[in-house]
Amino acid sequence: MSRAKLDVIRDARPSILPSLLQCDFGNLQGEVERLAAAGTQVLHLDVMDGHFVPNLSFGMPIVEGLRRHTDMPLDVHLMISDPVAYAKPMVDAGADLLTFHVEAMRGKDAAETKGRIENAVGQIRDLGVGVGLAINPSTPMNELGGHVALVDLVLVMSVEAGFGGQQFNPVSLTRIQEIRAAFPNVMIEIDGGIKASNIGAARQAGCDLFVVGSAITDRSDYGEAIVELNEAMLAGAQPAGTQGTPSEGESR
Ligand SMILES: O=C(CO)[C@H](O)[C@H](O)COP(=O)(O)O
Ligand SMILES: [Fe+2]
Repeated sequence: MSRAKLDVIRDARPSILPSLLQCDFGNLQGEVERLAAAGTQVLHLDVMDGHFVPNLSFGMPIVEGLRRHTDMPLDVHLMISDPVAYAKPMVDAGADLLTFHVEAMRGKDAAETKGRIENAVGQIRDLGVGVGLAINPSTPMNELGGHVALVDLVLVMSVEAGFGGQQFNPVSLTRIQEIRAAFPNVMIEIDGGIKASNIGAARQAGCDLFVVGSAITDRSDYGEAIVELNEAMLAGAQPAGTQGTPSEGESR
């Protein structure tokens, strides 16, 4: 665990982050090796608790097992009701960036919600890893509130969290534009239904990290899938004056 791995994620932008959600769980080591050979720099891990979302995926033992097979940064998407309770176990297992959902933090009023989010951000930061905040397409943007300035990354969901293979919701593009205009330096990640046909628009909107599950793992040749996605992503022009070029390598 380390913030140094967070810098690896920053420097990799713009970058495609394969999600392992629909890969062959009977051969995780082989899947990671295939993705690494295809040029993957960061892995996206979807943790679901069957409570916050109606699906179960995996927890710390899988994160820990993956950590033993790769040095790549592990970007862990927590779709769980109590991210604070699992933050330290996840970091001990090898997570480098923990992203939790604003929807998991709702309190009885705005003040309680704000307190919960600030507490979660603080606790994760104290563990020495990156912090991300995620929002579902059905959640009003005001629930992100003033919290973007506190985090390293905003995860704009382009499907309702819970399952791979869903259809892309274009409301995510407008949201990315809004966040990028207000926060030129925050990392913006998009997740859900990303394919070669929509990844360029996400880039153009100002996104810099692109989670892709089924459009990679449904393909027999991961390398070919990632090359196609990269080309389509880079073909999406960046919004003028808001982002550096990949070659600048600047810290944003
Ligand atoms: O967070 C997720 C689901 O909640 C996954 O990261 C996402 O669905 C990736 O899969 P796909 O690209 O097939 O949509
Ligand atoms: Fe995800």
